[in-house]
Amino acid sequence: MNAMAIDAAVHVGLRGVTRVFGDDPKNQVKALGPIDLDLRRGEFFAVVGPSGCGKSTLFDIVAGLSPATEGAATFEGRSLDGGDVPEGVGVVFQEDASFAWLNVADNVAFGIRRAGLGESVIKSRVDDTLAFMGLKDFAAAYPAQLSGGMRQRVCIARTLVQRPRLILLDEPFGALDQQTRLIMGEELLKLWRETGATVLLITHALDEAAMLADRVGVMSARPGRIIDIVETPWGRDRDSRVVSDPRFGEITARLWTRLRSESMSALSHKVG
Ligand SMILES: Nc1ncnc2c1ncn2[C@@H]1O[C@H](COP(=O)(O)OP(=O)(O)OP(=O)(O)O)[C@@H](O)[C@H]1O
Repeated sequence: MNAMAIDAAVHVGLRGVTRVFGDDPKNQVKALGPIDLDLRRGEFFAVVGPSGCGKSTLFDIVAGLSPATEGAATFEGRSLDGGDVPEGVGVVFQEDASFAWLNVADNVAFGIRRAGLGESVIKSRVDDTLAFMGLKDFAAAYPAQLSGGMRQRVCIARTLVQRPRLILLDEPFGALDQQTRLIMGEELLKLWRETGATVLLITHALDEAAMLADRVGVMSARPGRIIDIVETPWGRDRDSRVVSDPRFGEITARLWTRLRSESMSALSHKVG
């Protein structure tokens, strides 16, 4: 079999993926890789790594928003070439990306309206999604009237309404306080369980990764490679109470041990 071939059961496959920015050889930035990684269908995978190691670059390649410079990246066996987000992939970005001028229902409907679905299908999908995300009573509210946590819930609802088979989240809770992050994490776990989607979460927060993911990939300093993959023992029905399990401390300690020298190296590159 071709060494680059990817098993059809693998949801996302990355083989020897690198990303270099810049055409001028003297001013190129090698941002990523090489990365070899398989995301299994239905798993929750988190990626942690030092600042600037290429996490968002990796995210953009898996989202189909940016091409790999070398190697092969596939979603459901089809090549991710950086042209656009493929059908079946839903993306939740770092920043609060709700539209201030649309109410919650119209924010959630936005993506599927553009896809040209009929109004009755749109309405029923939006209603289901609002109910699922606990936003039913806020359908007519505008983002400025909502808390940060509620606004991020709207952003997740906008992705979920598209019924993605792969959900990608880049630091989705970064701007929220700790308690809200824990609650949003539980909601994300519920969403993952009930939709059966594969989830890829990029996060700075080791505790968030350890609580939410089935497996946590640790990246090296730039150019980011996967230097460790840590499996968590929680099972599908986990929630934020895993933080008080003694194994939780062991997992976050292992993640930090792997990350510590990489983070220092990333920092010394910044100041040096
Ligand atoms: N379009 C671009 N052109 C040139 N360099 C880029 C571009 N995008 C990213 N980079 C560089 O690639 C490297 C990786 O960036 P990336 O944003 O992927 O890292 P990150 O791990 O997501 O960072 P952070 O932890 O700060 O969010 C950085 O050095 C960044 O400056």
